[in-house]
Amino acid sequence: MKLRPLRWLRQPSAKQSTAQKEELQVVRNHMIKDMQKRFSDSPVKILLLGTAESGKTTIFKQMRILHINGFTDDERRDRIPEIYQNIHDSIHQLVLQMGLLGLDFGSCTSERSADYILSLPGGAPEYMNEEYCDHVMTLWNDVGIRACYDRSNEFPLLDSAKYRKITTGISQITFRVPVPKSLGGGEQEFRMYDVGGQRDQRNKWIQVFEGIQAVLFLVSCSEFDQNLREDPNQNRLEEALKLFRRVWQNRFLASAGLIVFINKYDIMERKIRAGKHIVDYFPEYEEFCKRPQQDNCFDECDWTKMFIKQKLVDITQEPFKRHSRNNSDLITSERECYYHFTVATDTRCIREVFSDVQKMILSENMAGSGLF
Ligand SMILES: Nc1nc2c(ncn2[C@@H]2O[C@H](COP(=O)(O)OP(=O)(O)OP(=O)(O)O)[C@@H](O)[C@H]2O)c(=O)[nH]1
Ligand SMILES: [Mg+2]
Repeated sequence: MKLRPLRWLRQPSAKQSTAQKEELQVVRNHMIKDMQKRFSDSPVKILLLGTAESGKTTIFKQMRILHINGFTDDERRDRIPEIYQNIHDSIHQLVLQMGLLGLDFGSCTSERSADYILSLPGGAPEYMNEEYCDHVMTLWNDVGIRACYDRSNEFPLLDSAKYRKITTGISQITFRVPVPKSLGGGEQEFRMYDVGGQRDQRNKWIQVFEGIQAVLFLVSCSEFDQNLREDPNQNRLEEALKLFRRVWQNRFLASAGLIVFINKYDIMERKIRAGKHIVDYFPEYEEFCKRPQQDNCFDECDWTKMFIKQKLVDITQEPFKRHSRNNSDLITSERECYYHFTVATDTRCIREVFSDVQKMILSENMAGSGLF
């Protein structure tokens, strides 16, 4: 399936009379309804792909919040100890790193709070009492701790990884979404698959390639200054680009639409405002910025976003080898790829983006039927 935006929906020609146009519109509406009914009987299968921590499971959970009933109170309550432990381990780690990085606390009060945190036994307190919370807040507002946090790409700060559930199997959810009237109305069933993104998980992906109509590929644009957990010598963004190339060129996914979520741009913006520059990791960025001013490029955050997007676009234009039975041809895919900048943790952002994705998939289904 090649995805195309909705603008290609064919409009009646200017040469037709008003009566002809109206008649055509009625026929067209009937056909759309009919087609939509046929499609809604079988689920549209969407596969989430991307490197570890790119945000796949977060999108998966957002679908549950947006289109199923979200999470029960018990499920929410079950996460409280993990959140406490997460806060505790993060602040503990930052306090320890202060010494290792040779940083000073901003005040004696913060030093006392640091001693308090270090004096506690390993685990987080079962209840976060006022004294504990005050110490954590004092530390979090300390200039030294903030400087340490800004250098957290140099050491494995929790970054919610330890208590985040790394995906190791394959999960699926099915949900129904209302279809816009312009696309026939009614409801469409979607089935979404979530897989693990770490290197040792990727050999399982092929199990779900069959019948996939759209791949949502997630790239974390904030990870330009970080290396992989599973290979400390490999830059994470480089790894994501390599993986994207393999997915784009994968012959089993050749008929699936490809939509890229350039994710975590909130973290990326925070990093850049804290003084990080992608050019220190991708020197070709300097040349990229010499291009004529692009629309919507006002500051370094915008340029960084555009630079990462361009890297992905370049990959989709590379010729590659497609092996057939007797020979291997050098081809360039004519498929289009669509890009969205996302913050997967922001339900509102994902609601909007997914609505666009849904419309694209559905209108493409109809285009494939020859209706348009
Ligand atoms: N601030 C911010 N955090 C995000 C965003 N997307 C994901 N995260 C966080 O990043 C962490 C990793 O996200 P996951 O959804 O678990 O990543 P994953 O791709 O499923 O990772 P694997 O299961 O290991 O393949 C989680 O703590 C998320 O809450 C985002 O756009 N912004
Ligand atoms: Mg996951």
